[in-house]
Amino acid sequence: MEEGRTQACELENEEEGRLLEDFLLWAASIGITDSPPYSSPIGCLGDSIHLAQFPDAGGRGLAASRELKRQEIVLVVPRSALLTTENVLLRDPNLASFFQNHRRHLSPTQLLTVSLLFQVGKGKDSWWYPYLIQLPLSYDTLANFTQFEIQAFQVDYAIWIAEKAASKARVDWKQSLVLMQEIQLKPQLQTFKSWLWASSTVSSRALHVPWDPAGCLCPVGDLFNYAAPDEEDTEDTFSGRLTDGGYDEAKNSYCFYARKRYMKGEQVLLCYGTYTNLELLEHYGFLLASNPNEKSFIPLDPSMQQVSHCWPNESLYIHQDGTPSFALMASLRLLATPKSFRREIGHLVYAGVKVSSENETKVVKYLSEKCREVLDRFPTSHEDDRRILEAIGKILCNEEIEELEEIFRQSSEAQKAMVSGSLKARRRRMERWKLGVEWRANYKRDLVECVVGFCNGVVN
Ligand SMILES: C[S@@+](CC[C@H](N)C(=O)[O-])C[C@H]1O[C@@H](n2cnc3c(N)ncnc32)[C@H](O)[C@@H]1O
Repeated sequence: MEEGRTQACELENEEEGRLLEDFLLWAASIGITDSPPYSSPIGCLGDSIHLAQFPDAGGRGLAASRELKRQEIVLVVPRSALLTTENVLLRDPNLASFFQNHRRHLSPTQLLTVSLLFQVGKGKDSWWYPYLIQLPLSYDTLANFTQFEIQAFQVDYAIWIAEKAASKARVDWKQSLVLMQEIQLKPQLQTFKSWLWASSTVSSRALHVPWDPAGCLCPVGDLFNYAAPDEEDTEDTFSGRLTDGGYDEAKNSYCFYARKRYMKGEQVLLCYGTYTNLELLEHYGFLLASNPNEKSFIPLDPSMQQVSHCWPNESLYIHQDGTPSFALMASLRLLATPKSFRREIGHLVYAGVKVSSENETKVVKYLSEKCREVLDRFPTSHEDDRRILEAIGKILCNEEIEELEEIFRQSSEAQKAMVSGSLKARRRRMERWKLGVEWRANYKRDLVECVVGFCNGVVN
């Protein structure tokens, strides 16, 4: 049985390797190149970057083939290669009138999703076939989570966002059905399952272009995995200089640059934007163990509204290291001040300065009590979640689902993850469940840090 499984995996890998080889040859033939201005004769990569596996940082990705200098151009993808609604309609002009009739009530993203499904329906006749055939078969973006997987988040606002993502996908699909019927998509491509695949492809792979808010699917360019922006990137954004990727009108191409100096073999990463972990999960189906842009929100008392009106709710959160955001701290300092003195001490609060030791003690007490209240309400503790993650990790790594199922028999949550379906289906469910548990464990870690780290530090 073990031997059979290994052989099947090898065959799968061989097949995948062949598809990727064909894809890179096709990419070179249409002018995609990592050695501008010349196109390599044996595939589009190898001079600056090459395909590689990064099991702990995005799986399939792109590695530096040599030392790369910061801001060096590493990949060029001509506009004609991009899978955009515009290019799909250029290649199939008979679709244009159908699309035109729906432009007012379908979003650009819905139109791009239908364009992608249309190309899939063409099979080998699609100009983008070598690109389409190597796309992932399934995704872990929030819209793909089942009710069971959504419950793994435990935190109300995360559950709400995940449920909203799932229901939005369904609404988008229903709205697009008429267009899909009009262009005579094959029935299996009109299903919600196909829609989820196509809309997840667009959500997790589309890159920004100036002429279409839906963006573009960029062959080869969408193989870059993600790194969060750092401070240097912010400086560059202000100066208006390209940092690691963007559409270049002058070159009529999507261009990618090394955002920093890379050593040979290192993974070359792209910043898709500034995202919290929940946003990364929603749009891309992964999260970062250490995310400098993470925000943990806790339910605050209605009385906070009297003082927090200067700051939007999204600015009242706890950072990954347990420190409250500037706005949360300022609101709490105001709240801890008697109403009649609030105007008088306003200048201190807005400057981010302590009002008094007594005020600071009240703030810390309030915050640590709130965090404890939230933590106490969860059915599992941060330590429980760590243990669950360790066990899920073992299962996914060792491919020993059957043997390790026993570990979970006592937990009703875990039992549901294992109940039915093929090994592959259970594995996917496990992977999504793991993402939910990982997210909630990080959330609890931030609140625990706030209680033990920030709060103790301020009081002492
Ligand atoms: C634009 S694609 C990047 C290429 C992708 N790895 C592939 O094999 O096609 C974006 C997807 O890659 C994965 N990914 C990207 N960056 C990641 C990271 N830092 N950690 C984990 N997964 C990542 C996620 O599945 C995401 O939806």
